[in-house]
Amino acid sequence: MKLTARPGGPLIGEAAIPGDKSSSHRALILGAMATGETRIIGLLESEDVLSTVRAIEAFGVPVERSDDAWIVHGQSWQSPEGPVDCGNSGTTARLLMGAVAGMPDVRATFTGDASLSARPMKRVAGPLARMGATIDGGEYLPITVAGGRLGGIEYRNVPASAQVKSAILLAGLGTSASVSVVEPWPSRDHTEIMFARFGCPVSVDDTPDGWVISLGEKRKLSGCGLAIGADPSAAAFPLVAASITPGSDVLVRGMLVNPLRTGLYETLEAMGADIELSNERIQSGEILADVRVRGARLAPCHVGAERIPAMIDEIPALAIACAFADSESVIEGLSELRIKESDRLGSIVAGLAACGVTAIPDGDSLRIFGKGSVRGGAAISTQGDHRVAMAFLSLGVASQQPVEVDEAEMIGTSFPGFVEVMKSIGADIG
Ligand SMILES: O=C(O)C1=C[C@@H](OP(=O)(O)O)[C@@H](O)[C@H](O)C1
Ligand SMILES: C=C(OP(=O)(O)O)C(=O)O
Repeated sequence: MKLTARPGGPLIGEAAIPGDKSSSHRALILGAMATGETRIIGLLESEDVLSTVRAIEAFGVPVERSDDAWIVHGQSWQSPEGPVDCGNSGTTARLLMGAVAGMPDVRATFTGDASLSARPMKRVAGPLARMGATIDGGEYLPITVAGGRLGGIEYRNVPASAQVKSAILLAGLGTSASVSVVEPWPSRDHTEIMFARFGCPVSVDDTPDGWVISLGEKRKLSGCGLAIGADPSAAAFPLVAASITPGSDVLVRGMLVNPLRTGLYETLEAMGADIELSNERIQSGEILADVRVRGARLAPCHVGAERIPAMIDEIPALAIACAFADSESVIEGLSELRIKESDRLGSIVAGLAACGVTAIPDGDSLRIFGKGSVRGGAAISTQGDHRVAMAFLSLGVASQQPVEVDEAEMIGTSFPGFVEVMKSIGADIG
């Protein structure tokens, strides 16, 4: 399916952003591993999260949807009858591999679509095997994990991947041995926050060696109630579109503003974007706020590698903002972008060039030569990547000529209502 964004007037209104994808996966998986019932409000109902729902059902865990919540009836997992299809979702595959690793009676084969089957898995399989799980497979899916009686680990997580850290912590629930992950700079900490909600506090120490995240003595999760905040990675698209469209004024209510997820917003502010946070509050252990963005002239940015984990999925959106800045931006530390749903670095460079913007990859860095305005007038090949599709549709709302993207059905991976939300604030996308 193709979609086209056409330039129009300012974007005005409230953008209704669905629940955070990372938190939604974790709520389901922890709920499935817990004793008792977990009631989740605000779960993201996107393809990636539905892959996790189907996967935990395949492990014999009942999941129901009521009018206002998803309810997971946590219990002991059974080996599924067939392979567990993780679809397009790296988080599903990597976190579930970790969960199964710590369950001695469970064995499962994980598969995925063509994109997921080309993404590296040894980063997770390696530490799980070191802990004592039996792993059958190489770098790529399909991989079979047979859970075992695990030993402990102290794992240095480089590059700082929240999926790797989470897989190790989930596996660690199956052992009483010492389990810790050391990160040179911190990756998103939703697993740690949620472990505490389920009754298993995790300690985090800032040491000269890095952040040391360690499981405590308590390793049995108890079901709980959770409410999930709006996804800052999804909100990035309407909010960047508002930033680059003069006269815009867009509000997102209840957005997750966990500091390990707000790298994009801090960078936009440093570029001169008009961003206002209000009504900050804590919900289910996470910080939420209402975020208002108005159109502004943007200056270029220089982002160092240490800031990337806090904005890893927002680089396509940031690249669009940089294209509208008035000179050269540099974003460093982007090697992980090559192994997401597509080679995002390549997709961004090709897409920007088609829209008349020069962008040059330079090792792990990306240089984008903004000129204050963007021509557009291109058909973008998204390589089946939801974030690339949404980024270039956001560009097309503010460029001089329309922008078309292909494989737009992939947007449902993370943000099924994207087009309706963009239309609700005045964008012309169809
Ligand atoms: O833990 C998570 O929920 C995620 C972690 C990040 O991946 P890495 O762990 O590979 O950095 C991110 O890109 C992904 O979309 C979601
Ligand atoms: C990289 C992403 O997700 P995952 O790794 O779960 O496929 C993403 O949503 O941008």
